[in-house]
Amino acid sequence: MEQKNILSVKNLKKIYSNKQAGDNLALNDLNLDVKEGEIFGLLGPNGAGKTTFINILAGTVVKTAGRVSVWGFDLDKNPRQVRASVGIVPQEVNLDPFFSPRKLLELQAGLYGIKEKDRITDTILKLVSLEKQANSYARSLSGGMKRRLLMAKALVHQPPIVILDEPTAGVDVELRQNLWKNVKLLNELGVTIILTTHYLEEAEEMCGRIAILNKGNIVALDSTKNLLDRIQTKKVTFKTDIKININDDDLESLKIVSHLDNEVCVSYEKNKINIEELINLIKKNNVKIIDISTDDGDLEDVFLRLIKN
Ligand SMILES: Nc1ncnc2c1ncn2[C@@H]1O[C@H](COP(=O)(O)OP(=O)(O)OP(=O)(O)O)[C@@H](O)[C@H]1O
Repeated sequence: MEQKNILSVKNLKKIYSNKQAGDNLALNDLNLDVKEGEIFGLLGPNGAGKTTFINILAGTVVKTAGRVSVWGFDLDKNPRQVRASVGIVPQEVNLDPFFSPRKLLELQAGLYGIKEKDRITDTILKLVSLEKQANSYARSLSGGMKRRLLMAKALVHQPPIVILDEPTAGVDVELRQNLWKNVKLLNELGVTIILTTHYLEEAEEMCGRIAILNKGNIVALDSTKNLLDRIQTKKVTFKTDIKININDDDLESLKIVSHLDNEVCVSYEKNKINIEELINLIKKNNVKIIDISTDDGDLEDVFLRLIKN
């Protein structure tokens, strides 16, 4: 079944005008749709326009042109409903240290005008595993707990879309895994997730589809799998019983990456060489292969190639 679009962006443009510095085109005719229930990744180097895009949805930056619709609400006609449909988890930890998680969530609910009987503070605290710390000062929470509290704040008004802006920037590996688990759980509960990140590994692990933004333009928008399939170069390491004789020009596109004693690492283009040809080349003169390991490349390869182009 075709999924519905929960966010639709058409020809979105943002120019920051500055008399001294001149105009800065931050978003250039952006077009993208996010489908209900997906985890969508927005990737890009510094200055690509990710924050500008999020701030337009949050209502803190005014777009120059184009149309944005969120959950059926048009940003120009129903800005309040658009804001209410999105929960934003900011990059910076900006919590009042003297409020407890419960107090912070209650205050946030008040800001959104949610009546006491309609608040789901305890459910949210449980979801982000902060029920035990509900009444502790925010300043006494660990880094991971603070991040989870930021997520909790974004959920108070039960938005159908949650945007996480670089959720794991500067966060250690364990905490990162923990946050990923929380985001996946939220998604399983039906919340659509948009994730901006610098960490390609994070996008690869979490996102079904990815848009790569560079200097305000989308340079790729595809499923994570299709983006990974674009990688043409493969790397293989062979361990052999004796040191072999092999050169770059033995096969078209072959490159010797390293060659030490009985181990050689080569790279090649998948469409020019098939692995059997390569194995036959290595086994020439009765050389025995003891071990083979391959590296298919990752999203970083695709990203760097697109950004360079
Ligand atoms: N308030 C502003 N006034 C003028 N130019 C701005 C303003 N905010 C952002 N820009 C410019 O717009 C472009 C996009 O910036 P933006 O912060 O949206 O990128 P980003 O992808 O979020 O980068 P980062 O990952 O560094 O946060 C950059 O060239 C930036 O210098």
